[in-house]
Amino acid sequence: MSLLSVENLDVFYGDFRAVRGAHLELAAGQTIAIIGANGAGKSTLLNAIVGLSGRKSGSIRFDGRDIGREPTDRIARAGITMVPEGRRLFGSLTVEDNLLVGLAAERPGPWTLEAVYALFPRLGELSKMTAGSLSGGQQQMVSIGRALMTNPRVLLCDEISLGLAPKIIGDIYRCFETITASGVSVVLIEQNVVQACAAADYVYCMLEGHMSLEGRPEDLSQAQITAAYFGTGEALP
Ligand SMILES: Nc1ncnc2c1ncn2[C@@H]1O[C@H](COP(=O)(O)OP(=O)(O)OP(=O)(O)O)[C@@H](O)[C@H]1O
Repeated sequence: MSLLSVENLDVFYGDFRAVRGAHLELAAGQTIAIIGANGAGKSTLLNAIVGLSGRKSGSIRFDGRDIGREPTDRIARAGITMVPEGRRLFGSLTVEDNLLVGLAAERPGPWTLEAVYALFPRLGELSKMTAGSLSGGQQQMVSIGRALMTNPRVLLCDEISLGLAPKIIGDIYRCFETITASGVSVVLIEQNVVQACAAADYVYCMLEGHMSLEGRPEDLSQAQITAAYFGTGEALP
């Protein structure tokens, strides 16, 4: 059974339907990626899962329970946490205080300050610095660390590689091996197709609000992905 399941989801901004009949399935222990161009609806879909979108219809189930109408704080306490696009840190607070924000979810588990510092040793060295004074890569580590401090069952990551140098992206993605080994299931939103296919067990491509292609990375050709990503030609096998 899926841990997280989205079926026939529509999400609206006013009259505009930004997500159209979208679906996804995430099994326990799995990493899936959602790829797609700017404006495809990826962030809107993630926001809908955590209860941050406006009007929506369809089904969102987590661990067998309908969470489609639950408020964000209850969804977080149930174990779904987002690493938001743009990191959204408290720039004037220290690294450590930003990480401690994750305790608000009141979920016990393996992810403590010590565990986050073991995952990202540089953050331990910078723990008393303000988050606003860090580099982009270091801030992304704080954002991921803060999400881990909630001890999530599902981690939703919105474009964590955006604006970062390839070496930093590689360093951050390597940490996901430890994160998934701790039992966390992961949904990655990525514009970086190569990175998404390398990190995920299963990939969905979104185009104009709907899923235009899906499959295991090894089963998808470059031509199919390009067609599904840009809306050119025949994408579906
Ligand atoms: N607050 C909003 N009000 C109205 N329309 C919005 C709003 N946020 C997003 N949209 C529109 O909804 C559509 C989907 O946007 P969304 O941000 O979900 O796409 P995305 O795939 O995450 O793209 P990006 O990579 O740029 O974040 C786009 O057409 C966008 O312009």
